[in-house]
Amino acid sequence: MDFTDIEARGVVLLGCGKMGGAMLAGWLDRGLSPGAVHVIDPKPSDWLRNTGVHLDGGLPDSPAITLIAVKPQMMGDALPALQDLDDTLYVSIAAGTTIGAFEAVFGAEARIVRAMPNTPAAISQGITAIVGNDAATADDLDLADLFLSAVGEVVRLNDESEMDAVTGLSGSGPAYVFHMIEAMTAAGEAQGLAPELALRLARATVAGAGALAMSGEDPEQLRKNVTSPNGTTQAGLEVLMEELQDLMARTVAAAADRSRELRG
Ligand SMILES: NC(=O)C1=CN([C@@H]2O[C@H](COP(=O)(O)OP(=O)(O)OC[C@H]3O[C@@H](n4cnc5c(N)ncnc54)[C@H](OP(=O)(O)O)[C@@H]3O)[C@@H](O)[C@H]2O)C=CC1
Ligand SMILES: O=C(O)[C@@H]1CCC=N1
Repeated sequence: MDFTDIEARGVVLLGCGKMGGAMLAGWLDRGLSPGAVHVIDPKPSDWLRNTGVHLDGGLPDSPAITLIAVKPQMMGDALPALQDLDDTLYVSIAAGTTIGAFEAVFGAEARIVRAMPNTPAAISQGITAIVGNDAATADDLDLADLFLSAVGEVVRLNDESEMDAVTGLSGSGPAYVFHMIEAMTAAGEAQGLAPELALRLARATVAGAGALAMSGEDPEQLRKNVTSPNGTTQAGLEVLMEELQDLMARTVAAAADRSRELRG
């Protein structure tokens, strides 16, 4: 991607924890200069200090993008650090915190994009959903799209109300998959495999199946390709399919409900 305008005007990152750090890692990996990035974080990690980004508190007057990556509960303490910025595109990745909440702080004329990424952004394999406020122009959405697509796919939402479901599905989703690896590993161990071997098999299976799923083939067909009539997979799926659909529906609903609660 072409970071020219972003390099020239700079980027401010408010909060550099797990998600902000994952995205920053992706951008630096894709060629963004550390010197263009200004991070505000009370306790910078050793990794962050070693990146060479600005940590001195001095901010550009009109950064191209100001990414807000603090916890929703920390917003009140954190946002005042941005009060002197002018002519910037605010991009918030905070779960639950609405565009309206940011307009109340920055003004309705402020250009705001609400985004929901996920941690595979750290290896440029994330997916981020975005939606802008009324003040955000088509160019602003294109800029946010361009910047975020450096760390994975970007999808545009028709309405902010979709963001809670997105958060419950793809924002939180990597954790469900990692837990699936944990569960498959434990199940392999229960069948007598050594822990390291079970983990290796489970991790590679999920990664390989994920990569195959990205080929574009229908997941149902991919499942059928593994399932020999009256074979081992059929026996396994008869157990899994009885529970998983309902379990996943309840899982995503609980996460989406929590996102709604975080609106306050
Ligand atoms: N983790 C994920 O997978 C995803 C997270 N998000 C969203 O990203 C945001 C951050 O989440 P996550 O990275 O997991 O949380 P973290 O706690 O890991 O990161 C938040 C960072 O902000 C710092 N911070 C706290 N107070 C301030 C302040 N006043 N000014 C600047 N920085 C501050 C924290 O420092 P300290 O630790 O010292 O308090 C921490 O480094 C949340 O809003 C979350 O909803 C969105 C999608 C996915
Ligand atoms: O757990 C959370 O609240 C954040 C939002 C999506 C993923 N992590």
